[in-house]
Amino acid sequence: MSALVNSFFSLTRRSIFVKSRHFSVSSNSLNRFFDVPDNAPTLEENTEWLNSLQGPNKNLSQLDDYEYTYIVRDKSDLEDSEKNSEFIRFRSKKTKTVHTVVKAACDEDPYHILSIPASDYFLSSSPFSSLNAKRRPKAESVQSFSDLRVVKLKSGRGGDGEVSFFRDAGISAGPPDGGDGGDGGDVYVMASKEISSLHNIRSRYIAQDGTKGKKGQLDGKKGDSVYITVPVGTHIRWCPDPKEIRSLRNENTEEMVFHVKAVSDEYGSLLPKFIQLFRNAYKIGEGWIFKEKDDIYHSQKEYFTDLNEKVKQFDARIRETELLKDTFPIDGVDLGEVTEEPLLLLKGGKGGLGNMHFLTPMIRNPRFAKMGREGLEEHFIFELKLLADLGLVGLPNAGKSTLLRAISNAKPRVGHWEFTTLQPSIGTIQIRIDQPPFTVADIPGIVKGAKHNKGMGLNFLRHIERSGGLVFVVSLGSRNPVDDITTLVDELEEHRIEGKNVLVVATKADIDGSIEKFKVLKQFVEDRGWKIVPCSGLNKENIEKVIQLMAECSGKYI
Ligand SMILES: Nc1nc2c(ncn2[C@@H]2O[C@H](COP(=O)(O)OP(=O)(O)OP(=O)(O)O)[C@@H](O)[C@H]2O)c(=O)[nH]1
Ligand SMILES: [Mg+2]
Repeated sequence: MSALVNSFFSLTRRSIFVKSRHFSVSSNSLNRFFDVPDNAPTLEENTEWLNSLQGPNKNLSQLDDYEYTYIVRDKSDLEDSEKNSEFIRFRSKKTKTVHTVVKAACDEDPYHILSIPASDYFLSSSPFSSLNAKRRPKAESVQSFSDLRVVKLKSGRGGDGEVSFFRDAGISAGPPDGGDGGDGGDVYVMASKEISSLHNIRSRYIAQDGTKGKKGQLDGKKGDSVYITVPVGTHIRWCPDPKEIRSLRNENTEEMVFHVKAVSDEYGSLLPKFIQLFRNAYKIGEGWIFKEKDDIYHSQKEYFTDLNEKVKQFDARIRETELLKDTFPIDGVDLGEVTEEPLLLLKGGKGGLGNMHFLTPMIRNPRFAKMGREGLEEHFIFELKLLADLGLVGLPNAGKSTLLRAISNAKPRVGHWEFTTLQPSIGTIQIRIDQPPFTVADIPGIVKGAKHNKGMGLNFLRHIERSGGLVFVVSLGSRNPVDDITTLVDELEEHRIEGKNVLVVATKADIDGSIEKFKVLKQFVEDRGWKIVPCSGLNKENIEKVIQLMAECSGKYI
């Protein structure tokens, strides 16, 4: 059965309705050679189908807007009207990025234009590859952990429809019996607890193309889909071509923006929700495959141009469905839990119609069929964000890893050099047998200037982005603990702290002179309305109190 013709869509966003059609298909293909096949659509069925396609005259050219998903613009080149402050700006709750709509959708143009700063895509994986070589051997191996991958994904192209005619003893040219092409394979993603890093994710995945239709009304095979397994906690977002991002980065310009076509989830809404993706497939009314006589010959024939006018409506419906499905949330997709079903990222192209559908009273020998539709080819950023209830934030060497060892079963590496921790680790703390445990993430240290990419930068903060609470770890062995916490707060910036519970753990309390320093620090911290607790991670002193306050800070037991 031709899935293509049979498709039944009930779509709300642009309210398109395609009638379901049924062509009977015989499963008894062995007999085909001897009988005139009864599973091809009959002449009457074809006529009825083609007539049903004539709907209200749609603006077909609007559907043919293949120009681009995005373009790169220099802010200084923008029209004054585009710089106007009246544009809609909104901050995404999830990603905290500010989006600007520079042009809202209207009747003539169904797309919003969203302006995204190029710097939003200047990302790198946490492992600190630029660490100086002397230090690196001491540091943890960074080979086996990766929390960021840019991947290129491609869904399969649909197979072409077949042009063929039934042949048998005594029948040299029977009715058309070319089957439809198979659909291209899709690209799916699944989240699993079995893996904990993105380092095995390849840089490209390509789904298989659908195969061509065959004679005897046989449809082509659907291309194999690709299933990508990522760890739970992976966040996926669409991104422009990384080559373009890299070249902008080389120019070192912060002034560049991507203008991305986007759509809302309901008609008339001003807030875009999805990025519109485009497939580079044939335009409405094109995509014919001719056997023997060419397109010039056919375009002069009235029977063909009449047919094509009707088939254009069919193309338009496929196209509308593609546009509806070929979108991706602007904020990306969060795979925070094990996926029950694979999640579709890119849909494969539809297979083309075989010539059996074009038998009409006017056309007895349709020597043409339709091509398959192209797949989608897009880049995505896969970002692993570990899920912990609390994140430990502190300067290098503050004693974060020692603290995590003291409070939990986790065994992060401890060392007296800076940047011992190069990859995040998570400890689990069971406070009472009848309550769920809470988790704490130990991440690399933050230095002054981290927000400008000093030290290990701030990229690894992605791992504590979603935690309920922040724990600032400050060493009382430091010269001036108040300076240290001020640095941390400055580097994190208010928006990363706001809305979170904050606890300050003053560690290394066993060191001489720590009492005086603690008093000053306590005053500073309490003025901000935060709680503070002293301890020694090394000697495991006051650890019970630390655990109790951390449990509170996690917000999990209230
Ligand atoms: N005296 C004393 N030393 C400590 C204490 N906690 C940690 N240290 C020492 O401080 C040094 C750094 O400890 P780590 O736990 O590796 O510090 P970190 O904050 O994880 O450091 P990075 O991972 O490099 O950011 C080590 O030499 C520890 O032995 C403590 O409570 N008292
Ligand atoms: Mg550490």
